[in-house]
Amino acid sequence: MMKYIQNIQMLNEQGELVSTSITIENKVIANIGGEQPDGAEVIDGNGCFVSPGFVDLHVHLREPGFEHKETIETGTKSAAKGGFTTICAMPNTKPVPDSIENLNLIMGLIEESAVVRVLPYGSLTVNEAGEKRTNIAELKEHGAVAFSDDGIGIQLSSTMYEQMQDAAKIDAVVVAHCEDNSLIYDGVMHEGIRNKELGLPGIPSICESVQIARDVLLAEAAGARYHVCHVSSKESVRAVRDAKAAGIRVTAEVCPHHLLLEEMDIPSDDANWKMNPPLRGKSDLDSLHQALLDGTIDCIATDHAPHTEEEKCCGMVGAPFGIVGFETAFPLLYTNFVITKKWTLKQLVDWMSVKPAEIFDLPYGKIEVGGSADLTIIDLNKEQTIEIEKFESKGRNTPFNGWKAKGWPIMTICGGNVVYEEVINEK
Ligand SMILES: NC(=O)N[C@@H](CC(=O)O)C(=O)O
Ligand SMILES: [Zn+2]
Repeated sequence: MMKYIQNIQMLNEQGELVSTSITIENKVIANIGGEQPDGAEVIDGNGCFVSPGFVDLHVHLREPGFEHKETIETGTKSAAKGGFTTICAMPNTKPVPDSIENLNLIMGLIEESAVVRVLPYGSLTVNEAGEKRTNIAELKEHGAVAFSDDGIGIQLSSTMYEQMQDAAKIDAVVVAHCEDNSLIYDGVMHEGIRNKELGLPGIPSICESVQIARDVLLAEAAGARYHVCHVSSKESVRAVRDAKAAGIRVTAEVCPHHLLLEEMDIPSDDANWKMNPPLRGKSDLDSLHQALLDGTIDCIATDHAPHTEEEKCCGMVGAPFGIVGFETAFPLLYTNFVITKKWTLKQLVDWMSVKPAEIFDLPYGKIEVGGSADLTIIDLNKEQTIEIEKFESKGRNTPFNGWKAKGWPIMTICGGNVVYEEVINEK
């Protein structure tokens, strides 16, 4: 089966948009810029932009165990609508992928109902309890993409160090949600100015940064590849920057919300603004932008974290941390940073496709002949208001409801299959 996408704009090496066509044969890109082959199904790109399908290293799909928040089906439909074709599912499910049996169970569910490519993490400790170490070599052999206890920081240095030593032996990446439990202080938002105005307990930046500082030294000693989740503070940026300068094998991600929002934007005690790590100060936000531009931070990850309306209804204390991210990431970043000329389109695409794929050595994230046909066609001129009622995700928990943005995916192709197509007047 062949598909021929005509009349689309693609980025060249120089970052300029050039008109071209793409031929897909079975699951791969067979030709770029060629003539229409006989018998191919023709897709008209209408002059829209085609990006490599986005790759997200940090997502929560909730199944198995928390299907009331999201399922693999709803989560991957949400990803497809947002233009993501490869997503890495964090292990805070029930059961946790801490054994071959549990990992196989999760991979079976993915096989049954995922509409985009889902690569599961294995956990670093049994049940993400931070105590007994998992057998990561075994989990890697059975399909775990990388290793993390996301949702919780690894408290014991020896546990982290020993897992890093094992990871180094098999060239696996250790991925860390950095949070020192003794420094959380029951906080629900950043310990800064706004939490005091709202009378809410704060989480200081050191809660994250001290654990990153520890981990980069452990990674150096173990010779391991280490990736830092959702960097949020300027001190954390400094720890990563210094580590990179010292030649330590560290990479880092930042979430769209930490680039777009800061603590003073939080309007009220509203749990749709509660996520971990929290929105920090303006100087932290500025430092995250600087870090992306100078390469200290390597990529953007959504940390898509759906929760129910009931859980998020009644103020920050007591509500779970997390916001959804798939269906708003590209338009928000494109509108606020590319249209405004802070970033180029090529930078944004690199941070959402090329770089994340490279961090995990994945053969995706690029448009090249012979490569997997993972493509996102985006109407860069289309303007639309973000409406939570229209989300494919079960999660409606976002602070961006009502925001206007341009640059909406209109078709997503994963492994040669159309997995999302805009329907006019949908819902
Ligand atoms: N980011 C969040 O605020 N929440 C995540 C866990 C995590 O990634 O920290 C979740 O699973 O809900
Ligand atoms: Zn996390």
